[in-house]
Amino acid sequence: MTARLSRRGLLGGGVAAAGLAGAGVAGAYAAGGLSGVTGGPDGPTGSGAVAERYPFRGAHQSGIVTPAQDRLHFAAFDVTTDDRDALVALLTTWTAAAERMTAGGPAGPVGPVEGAADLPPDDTGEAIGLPAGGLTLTFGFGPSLFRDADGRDRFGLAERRPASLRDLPPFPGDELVAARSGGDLCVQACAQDPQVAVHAIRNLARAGFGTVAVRWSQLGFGRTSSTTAGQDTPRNLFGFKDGTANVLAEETRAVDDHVWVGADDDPAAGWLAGGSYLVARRIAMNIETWDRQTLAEQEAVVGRSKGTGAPLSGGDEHTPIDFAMPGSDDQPIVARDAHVRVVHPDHHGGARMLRRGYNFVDGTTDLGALDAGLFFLAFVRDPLTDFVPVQRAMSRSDAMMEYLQVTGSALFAVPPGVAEGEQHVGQALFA
Ligand SMILES: C=CC1=C(C)c2cc3[nH]c(cc4nc(cc5[nH]c(cc1n2)c(C)c5CCC(=O)O)C(CCC(=O)O)=C4C)c(C)c3C=C
Ligand SMILES: [Fe+2]
Repeated sequence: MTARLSRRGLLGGGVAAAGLAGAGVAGAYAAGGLSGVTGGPDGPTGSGAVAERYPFRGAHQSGIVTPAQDRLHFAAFDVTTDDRDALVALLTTWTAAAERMTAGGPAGPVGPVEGAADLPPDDTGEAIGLPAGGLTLTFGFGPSLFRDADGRDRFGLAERRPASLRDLPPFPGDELVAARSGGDLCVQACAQDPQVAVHAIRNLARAGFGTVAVRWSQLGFGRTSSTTAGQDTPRNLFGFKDGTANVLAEETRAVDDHVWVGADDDPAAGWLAGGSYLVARRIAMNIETWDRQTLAEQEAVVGRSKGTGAPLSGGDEHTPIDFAMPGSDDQPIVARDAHVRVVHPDHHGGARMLRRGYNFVDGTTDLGALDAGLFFLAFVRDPLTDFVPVQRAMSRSDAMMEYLQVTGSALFAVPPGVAEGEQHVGQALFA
């Protein structure tokens, strides 16, 4: 059984005693460096939470081990120029804009209504009067930034591509749509207020006009994971608690082992040390089919109780799962194809990931079904060890797959945080 911290234990000892990960954003959070918090780390969408602010600069980018907010706007971009200087200029503009917006300010240095009347404003204005809303902006670089589909090294970066930054392999059951997959760059905007997250992506896209174009984007609501011990476990659109066994910020050893890229992980990619990899998968859920299954069938598919989130082998939500416990007919009580068995770290050499996904509903399909699902986001130290084997097992033998279609997929390298004095995110890559 993989050793993990009990949330009760952490809470009993207090968040500070639990020792949030090292320096940078998480450290600032633990040390009370999180300015303007009025709602507490579990701040829901209620009005008390929206003054949360997370510092943009630090050892790691925020939006990874910082507490998962309730709203998401995620965008993947294609770079539309071959000019390396233009790309660096955009990253510099984005960094300044991100620093301003995460502090509750406008995207540009002037502001939405403060500039000349005969010029377009440098901020679009829909966030006027709104506080920071816990906004985090997390930037990533896709494999195609290093070498495009034709094999061209557009920006002189090919030699610095991390070995693990490749398109994810095809998995059984994938029904990928190219227009929802890949991307040269990505920005994950998370906030407690959807208008704040959308404003951030809109203004970054606008600042990138002529250098980047949005390839695809995804809105999300209702986080499907907890990332810190103080948060309640939320529910996904199948109605189950999701995120119970997630890697938490307070598990500093697990975060170092499974989330942050180490300095010696890849000789070609020292620039990524202190960063991570972000896996994005748009997973459509057959809600109507699921809703016709019995409660017992739904619980058998997941391997946990729908009400409490406890494993079917007993205990409470955070009780370790007993995979050997017999059920009826000489079968284990947690079925061999139950989701929590198939993806469990014990069955993948201890592989773990920090899940940070969101529910989505993108209207209805042509057939009148909800176009709904889970926008799966996970941060891992190495996708080849912490994600691919788990996804492969899930695609091959997980009972939940009957209710899922993966329609989008992307992988990004997420550089470390922007240090004081640095001009832009990912600066070490371009040095
Ligand atoms: C490849 C990784 C995973 C994908 C893709 C995935 C999709 C997915 N999961 C749920 C619902 C639940 N997942 C739960 C646990 C869980 N899921 C993964 C991995 C993937 N899930 C892991 C590693 C774990 C933790 C396993 C463990 O250590 O015990 C749970 C149980 C509660 C929890 O621990 O979070 C649920 C419920 C859906 C609906 C979904 C795709 C739509
Ligand atoms: Fe899962």
